[in-house]
Amino acid sequence: MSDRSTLLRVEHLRKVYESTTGDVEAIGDISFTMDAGQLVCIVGPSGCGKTTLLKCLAGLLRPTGGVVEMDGSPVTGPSPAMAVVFQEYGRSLYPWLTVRGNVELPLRHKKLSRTQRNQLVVDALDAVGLAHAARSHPWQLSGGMQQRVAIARALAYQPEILIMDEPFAAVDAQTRADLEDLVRELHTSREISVLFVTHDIDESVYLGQRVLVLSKSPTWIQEDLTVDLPPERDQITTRALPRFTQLRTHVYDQIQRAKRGQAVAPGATS
Ligand SMILES: Nc1ncnc2c1ncn2[C@@H]1O[C@H](COP(=O)(O)OP(=O)(O)OP(=O)(O)O)[C@@H](O)[C@H]1O
Repeated sequence: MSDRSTLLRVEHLRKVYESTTGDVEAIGDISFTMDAGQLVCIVGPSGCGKTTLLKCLAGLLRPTGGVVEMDGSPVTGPSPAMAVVFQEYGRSLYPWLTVRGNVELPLRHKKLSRTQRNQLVVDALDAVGLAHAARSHPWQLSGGMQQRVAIARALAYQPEILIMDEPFAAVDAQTRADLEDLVRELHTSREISVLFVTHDIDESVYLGQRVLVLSKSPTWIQEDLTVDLPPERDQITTRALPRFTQLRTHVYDQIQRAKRGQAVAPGATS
């Protein structure tokens, strides 16, 4: 049973891809819960099953076994309670629509008045610092700005959870730092729940309240680490803290163990 603050509950999730060339067991056995208002990062070795996990959580892929629940109800398909931001912002935005049009498009599926829709779009563009670019087209914007549009579109939809799959992997380092701070800001000022997948260890520690470290495929949760850094974070002082260094070194070690397959799954017999 979920308690009242539990937003997401995952129990014994398993995913096997079946194909004519043989089955691939991507997710072995994953269980965790996430409370409303949390920012949880997921890291793991390359190819361990991060994207598969997110797709199962977002109802975009049917798990082979186990349960995913949002607010106590099973997730069986894409849900209005969840919005997903992917890495490939270039492919997720419609080039023939303006920035405003891109943010507004999913809202057309909701029963909202024109005024309500307009207010949500204005508010979301404002939140990501793009109010001035509403009439531009995506191809007129930098990569970082395009990813802000994708985030605004997700925000305008008013999901209960924002799910992000390596969203900043394709932008330069400075833009990435700005976007990380945007996510922190949205999380702290708007109390948005965020599940953030990244392959970047430092990013996971900088952003997260928790970091879930995945084992190699077929994946399970090797560690559920609490990030005990102060909630007020900034790129210079937070990353210079000795505790930041300890935590990122710890996660790095865990991932090396994961890659070597050295960690032992709970309940496994040797
Ligand atoms: N559609 C598919 N059919 C068969 N196998 C798949 C499919 N999608 C993923 N896989 C396999 O499942 C495993 C996990 O893949 P997934 O893309 O989820 O990992 P990832 O951690 O997101 O990878 P990366 O680090 O490259 O982003 C891999 O072995 C991959 O080859």
